[in-house]
Amino acid sequence: MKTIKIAIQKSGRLNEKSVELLKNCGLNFENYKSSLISKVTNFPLEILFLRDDDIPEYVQDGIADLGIVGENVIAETKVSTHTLQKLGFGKCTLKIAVKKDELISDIAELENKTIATSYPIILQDYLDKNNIKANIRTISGSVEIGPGLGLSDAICDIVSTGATLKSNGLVPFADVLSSEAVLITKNTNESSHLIEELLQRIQSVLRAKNTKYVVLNTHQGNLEKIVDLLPGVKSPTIVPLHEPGWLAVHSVIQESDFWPKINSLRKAGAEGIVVMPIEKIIL
Ligand SMILES: Nc1ncnc2c1ncn2[C@@H]1O[C@H](COP(=O)(O)OP(=O)(O)OP(=O)(O)O)[C@@H](O)[C@H]1O
Ligand SMILES: O=P(O)(O)OC[C@H]1O[C@H](OP(=O)(O)OP(=O)(O)O)[C@H](O)[C@@H]1O
Ligand SMILES: [Mg+2]
Repeated sequence: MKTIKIAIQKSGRLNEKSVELLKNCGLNFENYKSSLISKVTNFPLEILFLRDDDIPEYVQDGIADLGIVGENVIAETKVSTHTLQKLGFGKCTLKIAVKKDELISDIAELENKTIATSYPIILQDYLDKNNIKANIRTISGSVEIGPGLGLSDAICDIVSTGATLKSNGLVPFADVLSSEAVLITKNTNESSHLIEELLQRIQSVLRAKNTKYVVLNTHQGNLEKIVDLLPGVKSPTIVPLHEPGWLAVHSVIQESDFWPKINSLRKAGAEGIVVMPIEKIIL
């Protein structure tokens, strides 16, 4: 039987969430130890544990059928792959930052300045688009240390909480690229049913993650108002309570709508509202 391969990060920012996503898809496998390849025991899939920089090329060349990697890495490696699904983790922004006492507020002021980065290709594209000539100094890590050591006038690096910039006395002033982890495949029109099946499992896990299951009780007279607030996947399930005239309404709600809707539901006559996590939603 055919087996497909997925490449994920061996260790680092995306490893844990990538493993968790695959486990939530019902896949059983040993997590990476010394072996850099792991066989899934209940699906024809092998997991390759790689440095993230190598993942786009492995997928482009067909060595791995799928990969999980940050959009920033794909942009930097300039390979051609197809994004099947944004995964909602590893969210960060590539930003340009300067020392906080440096009075740069416009990107035109970067002209002839030196910018340290681990993302020279993305940065060069950005500078070209903005007609700026600057010197790019490529370093492989700890970029934020650059301006403090006099190595560069500015930096271009990944920012998430902003804590690393802050602790190095830097302030961001331009966003270059937003990124999150994505599921990629080879850039071709062909797909296999195994890729499709795994994609469907991943999508059902992601859908469930942003959605909650709600059960509430209400008097029959309030039902229409409540159903308007809780449309559900198709429509809510209504179950009679033992108490005459009372009903239980079962539905799903988007996590982001949760608090505003709970308040509106109470005003509309909902009582005993129970909210539960959902594991998967298969459409
Ligand atoms: N602070 C952060 N918050 C959220 N996501 C991040 C953050 N830093 C990096 N990322 C995302 O996670 C990816 C992996 O980051 P990590 O720091 O583990 O990379 P790395 O050191 O290059 O790892 P590797 O050893 O695999 O080459 C980045 O390419 C980016 O997409
Ligand atoms: O805005 P923050 O939340 O502080 O995150 C930003 C930092 O995270 C990343 O480094 P990481 O900690 O992954 O270490 P690395 O340089 O070894 O990759 C990135 O290179 C920044 O330095
Ligand atoms: Mg890397």
